Amino acid sequence: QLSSTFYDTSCPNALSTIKSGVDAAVMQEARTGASLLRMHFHDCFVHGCDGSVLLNDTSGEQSSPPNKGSLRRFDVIDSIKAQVEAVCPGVVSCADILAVAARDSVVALGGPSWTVLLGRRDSTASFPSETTDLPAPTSSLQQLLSLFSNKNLDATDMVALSGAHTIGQAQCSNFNDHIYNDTNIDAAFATSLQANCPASGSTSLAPLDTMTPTTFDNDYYTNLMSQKGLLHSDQELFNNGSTDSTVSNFASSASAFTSAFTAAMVKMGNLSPLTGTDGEIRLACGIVNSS
Ligand code: HEM
Repeated sequence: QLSSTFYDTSCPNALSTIKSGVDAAVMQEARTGASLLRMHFHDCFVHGCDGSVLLNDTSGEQSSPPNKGSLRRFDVIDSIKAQVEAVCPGVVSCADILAVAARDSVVALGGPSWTVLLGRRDSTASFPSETTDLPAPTSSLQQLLSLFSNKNLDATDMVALSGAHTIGQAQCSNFNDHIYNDTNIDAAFATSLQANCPASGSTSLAPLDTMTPTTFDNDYYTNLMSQKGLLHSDQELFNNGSTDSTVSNFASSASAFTSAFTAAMVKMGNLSPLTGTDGEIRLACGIVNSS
C-alpha cells in the first residue's frame, strides 16, 4: 500500500531534492524530461515499478531490446540519488525517485502535476526476459490494447499514456518502415522525415511531436488526426479503429487529456510495487546492495 506521505517524517526534503535535480537537468537539456518519463514507464511495465530498469548490469533490462541503445539519462537518476542519500541515507528507494522524477519532468516541460504515491522498494534483480511486456513501434492497435490490458490499463489509459509522445525523440530505425512503407501518413510529413532517415534505418533522431517537442501538451493527438504520427504504433491510435474517438476527444480537450493522463500515471505507478520488507532500499541505483 503506497502513500503520498511516506517520507514526510523519515525524509522531509526528499521531494524537494528530487525536484531540484530534475529541474536542473531539464534546464540543461529539455529532452532529459522525456527520457526520465519513459524510464519510469519501462520500469513499471517490466516486473512492476521496482527500480529494476536502473540496474546497470550488462545482461539485464538495460541490455535488452527495446532499452539497449535507447533508454538514457541514468546518470541523472544516479546523481539525484546521491543527493538524496546525502540528506537521508538509506531511506528513499530508487523506484520512488524515478516515479517522482517522471512527474517532475512532465511539470518542468509545462505539463500537469499529480500526487505521486510513495513507499516502493527496490528489486534485488533485473528481469531482462520480461522486457517483452513492453510495446514495440511496430505494434498494432490490438497488440497495444492487449499489452496494456495485461497491466490492468484500459483503452483510455493506453491512449492517454501514449500522449507522453508529446515530448522527446525517436531514432530513425524505429520509424523508417512507417515513413517509407505505410500509407496512413501525411505525404509531405513522410517526405520531410525521409531527408534525415534512410530506408534502411539509422540512429538519426526526429521529434515524436513535430509541433512542440519540448512542451508537454495535447498536440500529439492533433498530429495523429492529420496523419502525422511518427511511429507506426502512434498512428494506430487514429486509424479508423476503436480508439479514434478518444484521440479526437483528447485533441479537442486539453483538460480531458490532463485528467486521463494523470489518473493513468498513478495507475501505472502502482504496478506491483515491492513494499514492507520486500526488496531493499538500494544505496546506489545502478547496483544491488552487497549483503
Ligand atoms: C503505446 C506504446 C508505446 C510504444 C510502442 C512506444 C515506443 C517508443 C519508441 C520506439 C520510442 C523511441 C525510442 C528510440 O528511438 O530510442 C519512444 C520514445 C519515448 N516514449 Fe514511448 N512508447 C509507448 C508508450 C509510451 C508511454 C506509455 C510513455 C510514458 C508514459 C512513453 C514515453 C516516451 C517518451 C517520453 C519518449 C522519448 C524519450 C526520449 O526522448 O529520450 N512511451 N517510445
